[in-house]
Amino acid sequence: MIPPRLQLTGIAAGYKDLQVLKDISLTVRPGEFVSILGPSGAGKSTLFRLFTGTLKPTHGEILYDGLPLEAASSPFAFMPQRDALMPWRRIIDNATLGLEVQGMSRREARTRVEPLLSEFGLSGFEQQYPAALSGGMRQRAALLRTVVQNRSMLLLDEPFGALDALTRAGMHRFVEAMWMRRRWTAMLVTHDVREAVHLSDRIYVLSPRPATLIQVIDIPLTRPRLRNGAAGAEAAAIENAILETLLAPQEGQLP
Ligand SMILES: Nc1ncnc2c1ncn2[C@@H]1O[C@H](COP(=O)(O)OP(=O)(O)OP(=O)(O)O)[C@@H](O)[C@H]1O
Repeated sequence: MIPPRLQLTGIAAGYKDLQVLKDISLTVRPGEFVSILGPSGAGKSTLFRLFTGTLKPTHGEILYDGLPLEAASSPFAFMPQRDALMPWRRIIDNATLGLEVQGMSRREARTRVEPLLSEFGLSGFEQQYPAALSGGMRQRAALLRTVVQNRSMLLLDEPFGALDALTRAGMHRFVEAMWMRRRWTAMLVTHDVREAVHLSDRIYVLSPRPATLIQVIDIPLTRPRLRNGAAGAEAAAIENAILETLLAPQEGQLP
Protein backbone atom coordinates (compact mmCIF):
# COMPACT_ATOMS: atom_id res chain seq x y z
CA MET A 1 0.00 0.00 0.00
CA ILE A 2 1.24 3.52 -0.81
CA PRO A 3 2.21 5.31 2.44
CA PRO A 4 0.66 8.71 3.13
CA ARG A 5 2.56 11.57 1.58
CA LEU A 6 2.62 13.38 4.91
CA GLN A 7 1.81 11.93 8.32
CA LEU A 8 2.01 13.70 11.66
CA THR A 9 1.63 11.74 14.87
CA GLY A 10 1.27 13.40 18.27
CA ILE A 11 3.11 16.57 17.31
CA ALA A 12 3.86 19.19 19.96
CA ALA A 13 5.88 22.34 19.27
CA GLY A 14 6.41 25.91 20.44
CA TYR A 15 8.87 28.68 21.18
CA LYS A 16 10.80 28.78 24.46
CA ASP A 17 8.08 28.87 27.17
CA LEU A 18 5.18 29.15 24.72
CA GLN A 19 3.52 25.87 23.77
CA VAL A 20 1.76 26.45 20.46
CA LEU A 21 0.87 22.96 19.20
CA LYS A 22 -0.09 20.39 21.81
CA ASP A 23 -1.14 17.19 20.10
CA ILE A 24 -1.57 17.17 16.35
CA SER A 25 -1.98 14.03 14.27
CA LEU A 26 -2.97 14.24 10.63
CA THR A 27 -2.58 12.54 7.29
CA VAL A 28 -2.30 13.79 3.71
CA ARG A 29 -2.39 11.16 0.97
CA PRO A 30 -0.99 11.67 -2.51
CA GLY A 31 -3.40 13.76 -4.58
CA GLU A 32 -5.39 15.00 -1.59
CA PHE A 33 -6.23 18.62 -0.85
CA VAL A 34 -6.27 19.06 2.92
CA SER A 35 -6.96 22.22 4.93
CA ILE A 36 -6.01 23.33 8.41
CA LEU A 37 -8.57 25.69 9.83
CA GLY A 38 -8.26 27.48 13.12
CA PRO A 39 -8.52 30.72 15.04
CA SER A 40 -5.88 33.39 14.67
CA GLY A 41 -2.71 32.53 16.58
CA ALA A 42 -3.61 28.84 16.94
CA GLY A 43 -0.35 27.85 15.29
CA LYS A 44 -1.10 27.27 11.63
CA SER A 45 2.08 29.00 10.47
CA THR A 46 4.04 27.22 13.20
CA LEU A 47 2.91 23.95 11.68
CA PHE A 48 4.39 25.01 8.34
CA ARG A 49 7.65 25.92 10.07
CA LEU A 50 7.88 22.29 11.16
CA PHE A 51 7.49 21.18 7.57
CA THR A 52 10.13 23.52 6.23
CA GLY A 53 12.54 22.48 9.01
CA THR A 54 12.87 25.95 10.57
CA LEU A 55 11.36 24.58 13.80
CA LYS A 56 11.70 21.15 15.41
CA PRO A 57 8.83 19.41 17.24
CA THR A 58 9.27 18.80 20.96
CA HIS A 59 7.22 15.60 20.67
CA GLY A 60 5.87 13.38 17.96
CA GLU A 61 6.86 12.24 14.52
CA ILE A 62 6.60 13.61 10.98
CA LEU A 63 6.83 11.09 8.15
CA TYR A 64 7.04 11.95 4.46
CA ASP A 65 6.36 9.13 2.01
CA GLY A 66 6.84 6.75 4.94
CA LEU A 67 10.26 8.10 6.01
CA PRO A 68 11.28 10.72 8.59
CA LEU A 69 10.80 14.17 7.06
CA GLU A 70 14.52 14.97 7.35
CA ALA A 71 15.22 12.19 4.83
CA ALA A 72 13.07 13.88 2.15
CA SER A 73 14.92 16.40 0.01
CA SER A 74 12.98 19.68 -0.35
CA PRO A 75 9.59 18.05 -0.87
CA PHE A 76 7.49 21.21 -0.44
CA ALA A 77 6.74 24.19 -2.65
CA PHE A 78 5.54 27.03 -0.47
CA MET A 79 3.10 29.83 -1.27
CA PRO A 80 3.11 32.57 1.40
CA GLN A 81 0.31 34.75 2.76
CA ARG A 82 1.04 37.73 0.53
CA ASP A 83 1.93 37.16 -3.08
CA ALA A 84 5.56 38.11 -2.27
CA LEU A 85 6.22 39.01 -5.88
CA MET A 86 9.35 41.13 -6.41
CA PRO A 87 8.05 44.52 -7.61
CA TRP A 88 11.13 45.13 -9.76
CA ARG A 89 10.88 41.84 -11.66
CA ARG A 90 8.49 41.33 -14.57
CA ILE A 91 5.78 38.68 -14.12
CA ILE A 92 7.71 36.14 -16.19
CA ASP A 93 10.82 36.71 -14.05
CA ASN A 94 8.81 36.43 -10.86
CA ALA A 95 7.33 33.16 -12.07
CA THR A 96 10.81 31.75 -12.78
CA LEU A 97 12.23 32.88 -9.44
CA GLY A 98 11.66 29.63 -7.51
CA LEU A 99 13.39 27.64 -10.24
CA GLU A 100 16.28 30.10 -10.40
CA VAL A 101 16.73 29.85 -6.63
CA GLN A 102 17.04 26.09 -7.14
CA GLY A 103 19.93 26.75 -9.52
CA MET A 104 18.20 26.62 -12.92
CA SER A 105 19.29 29.19 -15.51
CA ARG A 106 16.75 31.94 -16.20
CA ARG A 107 16.54 30.80 -19.80
CA GLU A 108 15.70 27.21 -18.91
CA ALA A 109 13.29 28.38 -16.22
CA ARG A 110 11.46 30.50 -18.81
CA THR A 111 11.13 27.48 -21.06
CA ARG A 112 9.43 25.69 -18.17
CA VAL A 113 7.15 28.61 -17.25
CA GLU A 114 6.08 29.95 -20.66
CA PRO A 115 3.77 27.08 -21.67
CA LEU A 116 1.86 27.53 -18.41
CA LEU A 117 1.16 31.26 -18.71
CA SER A 118 -2.12 30.87 -20.54
CA GLU A 119 -3.44 28.20 -18.16
CA PHE A 120 -2.81 30.67 -15.34
CA GLY A 121 -4.55 33.50 -17.21
CA LEU A 122 -1.31 35.47 -17.56
CA SER A 123 -0.73 35.37 -21.32
CA GLY A 124 0.07 38.84 -22.58
CA PHE A 125 0.99 40.04 -19.09
CA GLU A 126 4.34 38.32 -18.74
CA GLN A 127 6.31 41.49 -19.47
CA GLN A 128 4.33 43.59 -16.98
CA TYR A 129 5.51 44.44 -13.49
CA PRO A 130 3.35 43.20 -10.56
CA ALA A 131 2.01 46.69 -9.80
CA ALA A 132 0.21 46.70 -13.17
CA LEU A 133 -1.77 43.54 -12.35
CA SER A 134 -4.93 42.93 -10.33
CA GLY A 135 -4.74 41.13 -6.97
CA GLY A 136 -6.11 37.93 -8.50
CA MET A 137 -3.54 37.99 -11.32
CA ARG A 138 -0.72 38.53 -8.86
CA GLN A 139 -1.91 35.55 -6.81
CA ARG A 140 -2.09 33.42 -9.96
CA ALA A 141 1.50 34.45 -10.77
CA ALA A 142 2.56 33.53 -7.23
CA LEU A 143 0.78 30.19 -7.57
CA LEU A 144 2.48 29.58 -10.92
CA ARG A 145 5.87 30.33 -9.33
CA THR A 146 5.01 27.75 -6.64
CA VAL A 147 3.67 24.89 -8.76
CA VAL A 148 6.28 25.15 -11.52
CA GLN A 149 8.87 23.98 -9.00
CA ASN A 150 7.44 20.48 -9.41
CA ARG A 151 7.69 19.59 -5.75
CA SER A 152 5.66 16.65 -4.52
CA MET A 153 3.51 18.75 -2.18
CA LEU A 154 2.21 22.33 -2.09
CA LEU A 155 1.94 24.31 1.14
CA LEU A 156 -0.46 27.23 0.83
CA ASP A 157 -0.34 29.63 3.79
CA GLU A 158 -3.52 31.73 3.67
CA PRO A 159 -2.76 32.69 0.09
CA PHE A 160 -6.07 34.46 -0.57
CA GLY A 161 -6.51 36.24 2.77
CA ALA A 162 -5.64 39.69 1.44
CA LEU A 163 -7.96 39.54 -1.58
CA ASP A 164 -11.39 41.16 -1.75
CA ALA A 165 -14.31 38.74 -1.46
CA LEU A 166 -15.11 38.60 -5.17
CA THR A 167 -11.51 38.07 -6.28
CA ARG A 168 -11.12 35.45 -3.58
CA ALA A 169 -14.19 33.54 -4.78
CA GLY A 170 -12.72 33.66 -8.31
CA MET A 171 -9.43 32.25 -7.00
CA HIS A 172 -11.30 29.41 -5.30
CA ARG A 173 -12.87 28.43 -8.60
CA PHE A 174 -9.53 28.74 -10.36
CA VAL A 175 -7.67 26.60 -7.81
CA GLU A 176 -10.45 24.02 -7.81
CA ALA A 177 -10.31 23.72 -11.60
CA MET A 178 -6.51 23.47 -11.52
CA TRP A 179 -6.66 20.82 -8.81
CA MET A 180 -9.15 18.78 -10.83
CA ARG A 181 -6.75 18.82 -13.79
CA ARG A 182 -3.51 18.28 -11.93
CA ARG A 183 -4.38 16.54 -8.67
CA TRP A 184 -1.79 18.35 -6.60
CA THR A 185 -1.10 17.07 -3.12
CA ALA A 186 -1.76 20.23 -1.16
CA MET A 187 -2.16 21.59 2.33
CA LEU A 188 -3.88 24.92 2.81
CA VAL A 189 -3.96 26.85 6.08
CA THR A 190 -6.81 29.28 6.32
CA HIS A 191 -9.24 31.13 8.62
CA ASP A 192 -11.90 31.00 5.94
CA VAL A 193 -14.43 28.19 6.50
CA ARG A 194 -16.06 28.62 3.10
CA GLU A 195 -12.68 28.48 1.37
CA ALA A 196 -11.76 25.27 3.21
CA VAL A 197 -15.08 23.61 2.34
CA HIS A 198 -14.85 24.69 -1.30
CA LEU A 199 -11.36 23.33 -1.83
CA SER A 200 -10.68 20.43 0.55
CA ASP A 201 -11.02 16.69 0.65
CA ARG A 202 -10.59 16.89 4.40
CA ILE A 203 -10.41 19.67 6.99
CA TYR A 204 -8.58 19.57 10.31
CA VAL A 205 -9.97 22.14 12.75
CA LEU A 206 -7.58 23.42 15.44
CA SER A 207 -8.52 24.65 18.91
CA PRO A 208 -7.08 27.92 20.20
CA ARG A 209 -3.49 27.68 21.45
CA PRO A 210 -2.10 25.31 22.63
CA ALA A 211 -3.66 23.69 19.60
CA THR A 212 -5.23 20.29 19.50
CA LEU A 213 -7.58 18.95 16.83
CA ILE A 214 -11.20 19.61 17.70
CA GLN A 215 -12.75 18.34 14.49
CA VAL A 216 -11.69 16.31 11.48
CA ILE A 217 -14.18 16.48 8.67
CA ASP A 218 -14.16 14.73 5.29
CA ILE A 219 -15.87 16.71 2.54
CA PRO A 220 -17.73 14.23 0.34
CA LEU A 221 -19.01 16.83 -2.15
CA THR A 222 -18.29 16.25 -5.83
CA ARG A 223 -16.30 18.83 -7.78
CA PRO A 224 -16.74 21.40 -9.14
CA ARG A 225 -18.49 22.52 -5.98
CA LEU A 226 -21.28 24.67 -7.24
CA ARG A 227 -23.00 26.99 -4.80
CA ASN A 228 -26.54 26.27 -5.94
CA GLY A 229 -29.09 23.46 -5.55
CA ALA A 230 -28.67 20.50 -3.20
CA ALA A 231 -24.85 20.61 -3.39
CA GLY A 232 -24.87 24.25 -2.26
CA ALA A 233 -27.16 23.42 0.67
CA GLU A 234 -24.91 20.54 1.68
CA ALA A 235 -21.82 22.76 1.56
CA ALA A 236 -23.59 25.40 3.65
CA ALA A 237 -24.57 22.76 6.25
CA ILE A 238 -20.94 21.62 6.52
CA GLU A 239 -19.78 25.24 6.86
CA ASN A 240 -22.32 25.82 9.64
CA ALA A 241 -21.25 22.69 11.52
CA ILE A 242 -17.60 23.82 11.42
CA LEU A 243 -18.50 27.36 12.49
CA GLU A 244 -20.48 25.97 15.44
CA THR A 245 -17.39 24.05 16.53
CA LEU A 246 -15.09 27.05 16.11
CA LEU A 247 -17.45 29.43 17.90
CA ALA A 248 -18.40 27.06 20.74
CA PRO A 249 -17.11 28.62 23.96
CA GLN A 250 -14.00 26.86 25.09
CA GLU A 251 -14.04 25.40 28.58
CA GLY A 252 -13.49 28.13 31.17
CA GLN A 253 -14.14 30.99 28.70
CA LEU A 254 -17.06 33.39 28.76
CA PRO A 255 -19.35 33.00 25.74
N1 LIG B 1 9.38 33.09 16.37
C1 LIG B 1 8.48 33.12 17.37
N2 LIG B 1 8.88 33.29 18.65
C2 LIG B 1 8.00 33.32 19.68
N3 LIG B 1 6.66 33.19 19.51
C3 LIG B 1 6.20 33.04 18.26
C4 LIG B 1 7.08 32.99 17.13
N4 LIG B 1 6.33 32.81 16.00
C5 LIG B 1 5.04 32.75 16.42
N5 LIG B 1 4.97 32.89 17.75
C6 LIG B 1 3.74 32.84 18.56
O1 LIG B 1 3.18 31.56 18.40
C7 LIG B 1 1.76 31.64 18.32
C8 LIG B 1 1.28 30.97 17.06
O2 LIG B 1 1.77 31.69 15.94
P1 LIG B 1 1.43 31.28 14.42
O3 LIG B 1 2.02 32.32 13.55
O4 LIG B 1 1.84 29.87 14.19
O5 LIG B 1 -0.15 31.35 14.45
P2 LIG B 1 -1.19 31.32 13.26
O6 LIG B 1 -2.26 30.38 13.64
O7 LIG B 1 -0.50 31.07 11.97
O8 LIG B 1 -1.69 32.81 13.34
P3 LIG B 1 -2.41 33.69 12.23
O9 LIG B 1 -3.53 32.87 11.79
O10 LIG B 1 -2.81 34.92 12.97
O11 LIG B 1 -1.38 33.93 11.16
C9 LIG B 1 1.40 33.11 18.40
O12 LIG B 1 1.03 33.39 19.74
C10 LIG B 1 2.70 33.82 18.06
O13 LIG B 1 2.78 35.05 18.75
